[in-house]
Amino acid sequence: MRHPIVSLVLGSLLGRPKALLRIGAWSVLEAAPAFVIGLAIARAIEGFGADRPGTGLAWLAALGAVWLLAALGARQVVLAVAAVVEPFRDRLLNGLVTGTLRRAAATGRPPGAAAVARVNLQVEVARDALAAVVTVVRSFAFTALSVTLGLLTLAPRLLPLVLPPFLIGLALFAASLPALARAQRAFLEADERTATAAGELVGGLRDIVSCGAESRAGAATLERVEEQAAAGGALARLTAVRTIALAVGGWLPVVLVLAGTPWLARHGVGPAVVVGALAYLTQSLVPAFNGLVEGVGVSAVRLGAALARITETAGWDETPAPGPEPAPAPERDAAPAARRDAGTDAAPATASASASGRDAAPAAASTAGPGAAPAPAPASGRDAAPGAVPAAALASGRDAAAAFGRAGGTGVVETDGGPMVRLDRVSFAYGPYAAPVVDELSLTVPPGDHLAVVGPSGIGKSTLAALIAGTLAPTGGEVLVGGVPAGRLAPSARVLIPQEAYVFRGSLLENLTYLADVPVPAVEEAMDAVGGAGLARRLGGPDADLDPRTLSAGERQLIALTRAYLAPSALVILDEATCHLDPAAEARAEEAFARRPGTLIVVAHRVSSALRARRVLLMDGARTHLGTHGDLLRTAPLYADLVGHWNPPDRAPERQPAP
Ligand SMILES: Nc1ncnc2c1ncn2[C@@H]1O[C@H](COP(=O)(O)OP(=O)(O)OP(=O)(O)O)[C@@H](O)[C@H]1O
Repeated sequence: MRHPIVSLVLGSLLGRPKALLRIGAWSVLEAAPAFVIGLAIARAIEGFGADRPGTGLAWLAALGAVWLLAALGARQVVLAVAAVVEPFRDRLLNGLVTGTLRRAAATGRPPGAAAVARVNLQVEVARDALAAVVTVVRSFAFTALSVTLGLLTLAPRLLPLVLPPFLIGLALFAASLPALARAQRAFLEADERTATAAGELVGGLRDIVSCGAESRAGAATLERVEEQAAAGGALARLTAVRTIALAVGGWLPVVLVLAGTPWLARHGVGPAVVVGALAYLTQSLVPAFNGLVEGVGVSAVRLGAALARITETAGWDETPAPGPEPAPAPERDAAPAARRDAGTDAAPATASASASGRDAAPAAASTAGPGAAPAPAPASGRDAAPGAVPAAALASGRDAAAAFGRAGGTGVVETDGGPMVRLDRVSFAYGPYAAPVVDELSLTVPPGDHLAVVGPSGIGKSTLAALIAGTLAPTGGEVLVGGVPAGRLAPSARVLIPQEAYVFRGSLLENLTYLADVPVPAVEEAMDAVGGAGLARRLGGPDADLDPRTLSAGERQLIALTRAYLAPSALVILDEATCHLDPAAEARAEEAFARRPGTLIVVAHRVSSALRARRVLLMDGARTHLGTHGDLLRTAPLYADLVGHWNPPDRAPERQPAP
């Protein structure tokens, strides 16, 4: 049973006999110089030697005319090859598009544009490679035939010197082809594996270092590199076989003809004929052989690799179907993000334009107990601009404004107490077809403000937090933090703490100073301020080794909160970062952040968070409301509702983190 791709290639070539005939006919014209060159040179030399310059010149003129005709033939060959190759390309593309649409219909997901673009690229590669293979093989065959006929016409005695080595070289090359294709593919795969391993290594560097797994990770990557080196060595050895084939098939005949001159002379083959034979060999046969070795060696392997990829992507299996009728198959290439989009488009939450900082009435921040939470990716104090000031120093009250001024290396225009956050008609949707989660929201958070964001579940609070942190880019409008677009903020300019706390294997100190290099006393001070001093003692102090699996969610939050507290960031965004803490612990942590110089935005998990904030932003889908807790209680029924839910009379106390 023939592989569908083989059927497709053969079908495209043999299914158009007229085009093949045209290719053949024009190829005869294109190869005419290969037949005439030796003959014309030999006869011209004989003419000049016999004092008949007219004859010599006539042969040279004939050779020139044949070259001109050959140029016309070459042009027509290109068109004839295109007539075969373009339908091949169309059939490939048709099959792929059909397959992609079928999968989309079967899975209900829109086709991944990136995957389709990649496949299209592979189709172009396959088309070009097939054209190159057809051109090169055809040119070699017609040239070899023309040279053989030319030698036969010139002097049949030449053939025993030329044909045997030529055929041996050709056989050697043909025999090396399958191994060459395998070696080339093995090398490409090894190359991809090395790139993947290196990419994963770089992506996980922090975890690797924190787990002390440098040598193990290094050894694993080195293994991939060594595999690739071995594959490269095997490929180089096979490439050497190619060179030997060319030497035997192309150049050995030249040596044999030269060495056989006395023998040829004894059989009446004069020097002019020998020169003509050498012209055949060096001007026609060797270049054609070289073209075959290079062209097929490279293009056929490219063709094979591209077709293999296309087969995979299209889901064409090994079974019959000698055409591009792909069977539905899971889309391998679809970007994970696209899947996520498709899977979670559901909730049409909206926040509209009403909120604005203009009407803000800053009120005093209130207080309460401790808390704990996650510190995710965006901020990295290790990358912090030199001169960035640890928050412990800021929070301990030492010239906060000056300190933020020094932290200005982050690219944020600092003002006393933190950057201003400005949203100007900001919209965001998770996919091109999804309803916007944030819709034309305008909002101003003054420098040093403490804002609580509240709203029903799924309304877009986390999305808003991510937009302000710059980890999501708005689909409309602009988010400015201290005058800088949020997406261009330096990593240390802000810290966003989500619900899920990130704690890695390593010491407590390493976990806490991950975003800022600060001395142990400042770390202890911060741990105490945030409410984690008891936890630090219980764990065994700053040098204690942490196993994240043995920590409760609240303990992990406390560690992440302290880490963020120590970060040199003038803007802190807590996205339900205290949700696993009991109310007292949450209050203590939030109070610490409220005292810390800078702008603070808290996605509230409890009403107490809103009570502590100077202002509250209520997201309710159709509109947003901004004001103090009291304002909103009076003006927004939804807010009153939420407050009612937050404070049910019989609410059970939540689990306390370790003191
Ligand atoms: N990566 C995503 N892809 C697609 N949709 C998403 C994605 N993240 C969130 N959503 C959707 O966007 C909407 C807003 O989500 P978001 O997490 O911002 O709401 P929230 O108010 O923070 O919710 P909660 O209070 O439950 O955490 C939801 O409908 C959610 O399903």
